[in-house]
Amino acid sequence: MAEEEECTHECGSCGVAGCGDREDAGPSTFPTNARTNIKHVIGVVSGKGGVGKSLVTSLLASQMQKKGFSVGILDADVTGPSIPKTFGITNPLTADADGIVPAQTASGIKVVSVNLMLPKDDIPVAWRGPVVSGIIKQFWGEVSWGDIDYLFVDMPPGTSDVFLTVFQSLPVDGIVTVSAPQELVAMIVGKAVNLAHDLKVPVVGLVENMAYFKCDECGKDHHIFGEPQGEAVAKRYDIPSFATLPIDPSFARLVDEGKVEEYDVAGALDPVIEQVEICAKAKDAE
Ligand SMILES: Nc1ncnc2c1ncn2[C@@H]1O[C@H](COP(=O)(O)OP(=O)(O)OP(=O)(O)O)[C@@H](O)[C@H]1O
Repeated sequence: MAEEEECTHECGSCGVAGCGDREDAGPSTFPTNARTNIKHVIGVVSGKGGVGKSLVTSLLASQMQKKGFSVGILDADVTGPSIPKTFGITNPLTADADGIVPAQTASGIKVVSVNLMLPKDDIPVAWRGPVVSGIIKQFWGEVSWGDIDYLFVDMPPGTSDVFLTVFQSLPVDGIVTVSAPQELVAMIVGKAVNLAHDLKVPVVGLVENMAYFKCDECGKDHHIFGEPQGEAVAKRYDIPSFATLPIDPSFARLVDEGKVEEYDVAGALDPVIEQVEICAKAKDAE
């Protein structure tokens, strides 16, 4: 806690990193709906926008669903939601006597997003932090999620209010962080990782997206955004798993068509998925 700031003990809305008085993340302080049984919560974060965090959230969720788990995505990127588009979901959310009913993707992943509550998906959402935090609370507590093995939370970029709300009010088991190869991005990843450490939430994996482009003609890998540095960043911050994804025009096409589930990641995310499962088992054993 910085000396000049008077502590309000409202850790969920305080941005002071490194505070020794900050309370641990779990257990959840937001109640859940009676028809909700969420076993594990994994946050997907990035220090900076546009590095492919929503794409990685969608791919991780799809892979887990293919492995036979029941999976949900809570789109906490309230002011820039892109999960529904990625999966081609256009029907608005509905509600019954028990609460809000999540939308479902083609393979059955349950999704809740602000974009599914707006009359048109291009209506801007310009809400202040407390309102956004209220939406996260509603998505957690008023949605009938049913049985979920893994709920992935697609976080807004950076370390804003929402970051603190989610990590201090939901029982987050672990974090997957997403970066792109630029030095600046790696430095910004460090901020998110350090804040996660402050909040005592383990960072289980780093995905370096857009790490290279494989040329169809010469067959070589080209490092369009500079030399990949994810592995070094993962080591520097003690992150136990690391994966890379290429720049692949078919991502952009499948996302535009709402068919991200059809992408075959060919095992590229396996190290991170394995670590997510290890983290979940460790929580189960506690
Ligand atoms: N590896 C990739 N190859 C090609 N296109 C990609 C790749 N990763 C992401 N994209 C495209 O880049 C755009 C941004 O990706 P995405 O929305 O996942 O980023 P983000 O980090 O979630 O952004 P923000 O946090 O600002 O919402 C999307 O159009 C997506 O299809």
